[in-house]
Amino acid sequence: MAIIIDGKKVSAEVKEQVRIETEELIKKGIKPGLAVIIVGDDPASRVYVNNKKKACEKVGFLSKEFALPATTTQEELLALVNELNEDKEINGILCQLPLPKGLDEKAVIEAISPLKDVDAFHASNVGKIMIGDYDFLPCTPAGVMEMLHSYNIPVEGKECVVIGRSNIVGKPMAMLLLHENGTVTITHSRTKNLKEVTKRADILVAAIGKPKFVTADMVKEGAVVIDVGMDRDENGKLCGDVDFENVKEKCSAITPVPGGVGPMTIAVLMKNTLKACKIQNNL
Ligand SMILES: Nc1nc(=O)c2c([nH]1)NC[C@@H]1CN(c3ccc(C(=O)N[C@@H](CCC(=O)O)C(=O)O)cc3)C=[N+]21
Repeated sequence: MAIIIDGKKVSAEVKEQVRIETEELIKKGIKPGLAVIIVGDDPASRVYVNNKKKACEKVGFLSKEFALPATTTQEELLALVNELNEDKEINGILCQLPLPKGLDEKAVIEAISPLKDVDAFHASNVGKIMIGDYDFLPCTPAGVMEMLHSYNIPVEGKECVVIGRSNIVGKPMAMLLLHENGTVTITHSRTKNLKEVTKRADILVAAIGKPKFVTADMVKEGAVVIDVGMDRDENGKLCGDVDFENVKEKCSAITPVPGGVGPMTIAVLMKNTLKACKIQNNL
């Protein structure tokens, strides 16, 4: 039986650190502020945005939510981003993805000031990550690294396999594992003999977006399995990209869904917003 990595617990610890630092800033008259933009009414996005709002309250940030209708035009959305770029109360801007059809995600990401880009999606922040000289790390991959650190799981010299190559998770995840001296392989939909590759992994990160895609036969005995998925199973119940019940019998440690990577994502968002606030106040 594997160790079940408790993302809720690690997330609470990270948020507590942020809360303590925020308290000190507030004494100096500085309050970190996060703006969250949500366009349309995707129910999953709603849950995530509510969790972000709750986290802001918990750590003592100002949070402003901008819920726009699905009919919002590109011009209206960019006008809001520009307004928030100038807003002195706001240190971090997050536009919840995916956007409804017809809106240009890339243009919105590039319109957010890199100094307020707490998702680290802007090309200039992505480039900085690749060089290894960055202010912000992307929330989901950085959340995974924080979990590994918290459970003293070393990466150096380990065979790390990432399934999925999205700009938001797979690619930056591979880069962060590389920074910690893992031997990293990225696999994707065109990978041949996927199972042979995943079976080599000491650390396996699943970021595919398909419910229970990773089955026990794809996992090496004793591996660490990180599940980035937020999927729905055949009964509409929240599940991950990993067949948790079967895989947990074979691996040494595993993250559950819910209660794994998701809460960590939010904790890193809080860290990034605090950092953005400090940078913008020359602290
Ligand atoms: N610009 C942008 N930045 C993001 O960081 C971003 C995004 N867009 N779009 C969607 C994904 C997804 N995401 C999650 C956040 C919290 C949970 C979370 O709190 N999950 C809980 C509960 C989930 C539930 O109950 O449905 C858990 O896993 O335990 C999950 C997923 C952030 N994302």
